[in-house]
Amino acid sequence: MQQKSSGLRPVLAFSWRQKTHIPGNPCQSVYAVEGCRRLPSNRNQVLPVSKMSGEWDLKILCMGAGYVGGPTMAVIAKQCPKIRVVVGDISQKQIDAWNTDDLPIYEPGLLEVVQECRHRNLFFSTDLDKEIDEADVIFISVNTPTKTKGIGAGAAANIKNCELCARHIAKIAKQSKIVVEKSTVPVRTAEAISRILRANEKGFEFQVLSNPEFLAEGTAIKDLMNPDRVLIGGPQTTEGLKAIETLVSVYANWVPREQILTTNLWSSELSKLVANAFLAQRVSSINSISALCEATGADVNEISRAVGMDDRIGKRFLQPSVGFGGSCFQKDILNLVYLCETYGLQACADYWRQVIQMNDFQKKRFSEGIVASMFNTVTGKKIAILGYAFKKDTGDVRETPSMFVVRDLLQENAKIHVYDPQVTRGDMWLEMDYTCGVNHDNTPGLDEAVTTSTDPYLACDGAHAVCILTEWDEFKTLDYKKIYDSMAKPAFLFDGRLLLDHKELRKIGFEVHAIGKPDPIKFPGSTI
Ligand SMILES: NC(=O)c1ccc[n+]([C@@H]2O[C@H](COP(=O)([O-])OP(=O)(O)OC[C@H]3O[C@@H](n4cnc5c(N)ncnc54)[C@H](O)[C@@H]3O)[C@@H](O)[C@H]2O)c1
Ligand SMILES: O=c1ccn([C@@H]2O[C@H](COP(=O)(O)OP(=O)(O)O[C@H]3O[C@H](CO)[C@@H](O)[C@H](O)[C@H]3O)[C@@H](O)[C@H]2O)c(=O)[nH]1
Repeated sequence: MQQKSSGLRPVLAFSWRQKTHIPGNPCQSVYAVEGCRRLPSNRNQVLPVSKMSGEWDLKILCMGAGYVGGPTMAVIAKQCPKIRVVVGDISQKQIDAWNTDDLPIYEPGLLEVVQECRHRNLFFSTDLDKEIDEADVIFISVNTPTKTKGIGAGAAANIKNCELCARHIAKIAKQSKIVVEKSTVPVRTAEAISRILRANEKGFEFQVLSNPEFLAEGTAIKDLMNPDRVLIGGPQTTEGLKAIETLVSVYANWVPREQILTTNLWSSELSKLVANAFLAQRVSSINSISALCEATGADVNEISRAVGMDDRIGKRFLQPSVGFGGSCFQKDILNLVYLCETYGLQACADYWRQVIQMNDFQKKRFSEGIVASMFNTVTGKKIAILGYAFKKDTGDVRETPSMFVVRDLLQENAKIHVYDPQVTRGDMWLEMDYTCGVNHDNTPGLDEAVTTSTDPYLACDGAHAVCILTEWDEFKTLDYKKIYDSMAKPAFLFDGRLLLDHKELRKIGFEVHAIGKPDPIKFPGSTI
């Protein structure tokens, strides 16, 4: 069992071909292939040409060695052996971990890619001054969390770390560079970055591009190797278009050209927020229907299937759950909400905020359902939580729905036992403190009230209820008869992910409650 910590919260504490010309779009053009090296055929470009003739085709620095910077750069290094890729960070702890096989994040397939490229053309460093000086292209991939105080608190994205990176680049750079926003940012952040860089120019030019990342945690390597699309926005000036071409040429090493979209800066920045808002909206939509299913006797899985088979709607992101979590959906929708408000579009802001409100309703509904089902009290009862990460195949706990369920149950004086194959107790507490404000100072006895187990059977032993809150594959194959036998009776099972076979569980003797699944006693005709 691997235990991984992103170190995220402590980090926050001390701080994110042949020539073809496509008419009408001068950036969709012109590559000369030289092995892996595809150079814009126009040599009069933004990049320092000297770098092209050296040992490397290009030198890339990524500022920010987190969930995005690490995997993204590892895949660029893998796919472009003639590009030197350095991932830099202000956190020594984070960089030290990247330089071992005990990587700071858990992501299937990542270690293999890092091992293949590390010390070949992939390097991890805290020497940002040196690397800024040497790089041709600098990605900014730092955290941009929701502001917690000041103007826009609770909605606006804090781009402080992006600004710090821009200032750092401006201070160190001695020649032209392309600066790429990889972080998710409010629209027109590129303007702020450009102005900071321009204000410090010493006779050379910076080009600022937007290249938002669409990877999902748990499938990052797969997503990066085969992206649906790569989006690059940039200034529609001659120099800007050349910079776009340079970045396109990097991705064109493995991404089909027609999947590399080029747009203006503001469309690129906004598309990222819109993509996440649409995805989260689907989850909130199906979760709202899950509540209606429980009330009416309809089965949410059957609804998802029936609705998703319409090609116009599509099958994905219709999986009902205890609610969406993760570092992106809520933050990015709030970012969108704040933008709408800033531009006086209150109706648009209200529309998108509803996606988050529905998510809050779903999380709350789940914990209230637990208490109601267990005779309206969980005081002193042991409740086993299987899964704490915000989704499977990651150890990330940012905004995880499990945390909100645990917080609610703690308020009801339950005894919590958590098992998750990737989440550390330390990360659990850091996130609980950061997001819910629950810590040892304001909750005496917290440590005694929450136990973390390294064995799921131990977590369930003697429990009154088991809650499935992350869809880890290993939970499908646990011995539920053994679990049932070890539990207090009646033994409750709350499935927040619709992961298990509820008929089988009922045969064993469990009283099962599941999202969007009507109670078979209340609705005897149901198919569940
Ligand atoms: N996590 C995801 O799945 C995901 C996917 C797409 C986009 N994004 C966006 O990408 C950005 C990064 O997200 P993340 O999850 O990788 O964050 P993260 O917290 O995992 O990593 C950010 C890293 O940036 C470092 N950092 C902060 N300030 C710095 C500075 N001035 N110089 C150098 N390093 C600095 C931090 O130490 C940290 O290691 C965010 O804007 C996020 O919204 C995230
Ligand atoms: O049908 C679904 C799909 C997802 N979820 C939940 O939604 C959350 C987000 O899941 P997912 O989108 O798979 O993971 P993220 O890593 O947060 O990725 C999202 O956020 C990233 C950061 O911006 C984007 O890059 C990705 O494209 C976008 O999918 C998780 O809690 C999931 O369990 C559901 O409940 N039901």
